[in-house]
Amino acid sequence: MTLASITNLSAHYTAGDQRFHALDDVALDVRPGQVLGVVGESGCGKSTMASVLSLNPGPSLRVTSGTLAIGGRDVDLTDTASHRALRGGTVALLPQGALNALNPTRRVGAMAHDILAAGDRRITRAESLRRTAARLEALELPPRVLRAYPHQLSGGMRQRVVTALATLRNPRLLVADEPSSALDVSSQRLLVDLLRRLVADGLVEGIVFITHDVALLSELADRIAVMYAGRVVEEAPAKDLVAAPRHPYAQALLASVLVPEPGTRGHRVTGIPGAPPDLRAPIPGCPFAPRCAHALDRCADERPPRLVIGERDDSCWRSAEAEEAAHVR
Ligand SMILES: Nc1ncnc2c1ncn2[C@@H]1O[C@H](COP(=O)(O)OP(=O)(O)OP(=O)(O)O)[C@@H](O)[C@H]1O
Repeated sequence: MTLASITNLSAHYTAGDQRFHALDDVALDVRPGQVLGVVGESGCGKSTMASVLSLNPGPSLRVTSGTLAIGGRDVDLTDTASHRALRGGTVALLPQGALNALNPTRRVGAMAHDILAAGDRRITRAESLRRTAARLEALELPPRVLRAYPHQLSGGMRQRVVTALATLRNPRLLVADEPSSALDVSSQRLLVDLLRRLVADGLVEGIVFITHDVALLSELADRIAVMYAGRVVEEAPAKDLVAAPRHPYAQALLASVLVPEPGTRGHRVTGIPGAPPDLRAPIPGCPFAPRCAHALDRCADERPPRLVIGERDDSCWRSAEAEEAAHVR
């Protein structure tokens, strides 16, 4: 069963006469009650994915194909004019940097009223304050927060307020774009607990959590999708992916970080040799092929198929050929 299904998502940025192919035929499923983690190196397309999924792509980004199936309807991701009505209510964004996400000149209650009024123009101020107070209480924030300006709140409280505001209209899907990157370790832990609770309490039906931090995802996510050069190269239950990644890029990524899992502590941390590809030219084969120690001849110019086996999938010619050999035998 899926809560949200993204299919065939491709998008590019235009800068002068250059195109940067930031997303290339991405497919992802978010299951109800789950957190899907999306991880990859800088520049692999994570923020672009967050902006498209939260129905808020920037002006220089052109989505050329893609559908988001959510709540029994198919949203055409290329048709940005139709997205406004769904933003905040069906899909909401938990942005990077809690401080920047809040208007320093407005009280929390006033910001909350604007958000609720965007979904229901007839809502009274008394009703929006009542609903906001209930949500603040659910997130263990004191009532005084309603009347506070952002600078009057501690860092941890601000993060909670941003989370409360992002989920005020009970979106089905919350898209979190590196919300933890500027936080210290204990604030990160609080955020992880908070997001888990949002799902457990049904305040949101599912979360896509985008980050470069695999270790954090291993604690937070139910499933993890690994992105490389605008593609999802592997997706699997978090525990399986951390314990035994299949795609060579996922293996290299996991080998380059310390993940707090039994058995992985003390492993030597290795970097990934080489650099990610230039996204200006479309890549016919596997984008990781030039850096891959296991590359076959066909990897350079034939796009690997997405192989789904049970709860996992990956897009690698070695997996595809091993699967084919197993069936021939
Ligand atoms: N406005 C833009 N114009 C041109 N290219 C862009 C623009 N924004 C992003 N890109 C390119 O698109 C690709 C994907 O960028 P994106 O920001 O989505 O990656 P990311 O994985 O979120 O990286 P980071 O972790 O550094 O934020 C990168 O190669 C980047 O250089």
